[in-house]
Amino acid sequence: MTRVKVCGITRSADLQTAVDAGADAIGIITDVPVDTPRDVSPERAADLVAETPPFVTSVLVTMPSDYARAIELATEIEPDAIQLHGEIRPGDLAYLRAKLESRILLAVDAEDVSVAKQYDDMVDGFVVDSIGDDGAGGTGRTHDWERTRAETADLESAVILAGGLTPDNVVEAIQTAEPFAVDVASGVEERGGIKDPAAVESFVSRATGNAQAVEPGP
Ligand SMILES: O=C(O)c1ccccc1N[C@@H]1O[C@H](COP(=O)(O)O)[C@@H](O)[C@H]1O
Repeated sequence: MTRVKVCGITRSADLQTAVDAGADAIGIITDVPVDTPRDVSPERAADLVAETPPFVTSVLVTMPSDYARAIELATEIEPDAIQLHGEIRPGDLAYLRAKLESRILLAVDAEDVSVAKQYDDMVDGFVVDSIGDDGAGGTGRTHDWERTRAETADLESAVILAGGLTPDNVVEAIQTAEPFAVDVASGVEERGGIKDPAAVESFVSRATGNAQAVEPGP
């Protein structure tokens, strides 16, 4: 079954909505040098991580200036996983791997997935996203899912499909790209940084197959 991450949670109510809908992971964005309504302070991020119940993975999404800042944030916020965006050297990633207790997810641009190979034994997963020029996600743009499937097929690490996913396109995206998990931020919002509960529920149930009609029994 495809796993689901609901990203860009800024409020406790939206965290509860995602958990109630059956999300496997929630994403909290902090310390990103881009203008996004989904960015919260490190203190707020720590509170939301602490509110995340057992059996749901808390993911801290960030674009650290250097590896020391990533360690600082992970130590302060204590997420289950950290999702790194922006330029990161293989040596720095290997250092983070050795230092951090959190799982590591690395965001890679769907336009250049080939870079992932060199990081494959240093991360737990790749978030394949439609990355903007600034290195950030949350663009609301889809990419070529068929190409993503072909270019990620040889990777050992989990592939998390992101970029412009919505309740309307998530089933086709999963069938085409065959990812381990899907990741959504803007596609389930009522407005910037605020989730639409009906859209979150619809996204999770369609992505996990629970929205499909059950065949009548004999
Ligand atoms: O969502 C953001 O604003 C963001 C900012 C900086 C780094 C990552 C960000 N979001 C990530 O991008 C994916 C896809 O977003 P969308 O569904 O296309 O809106 C999101 O799930 C986050 O992992």
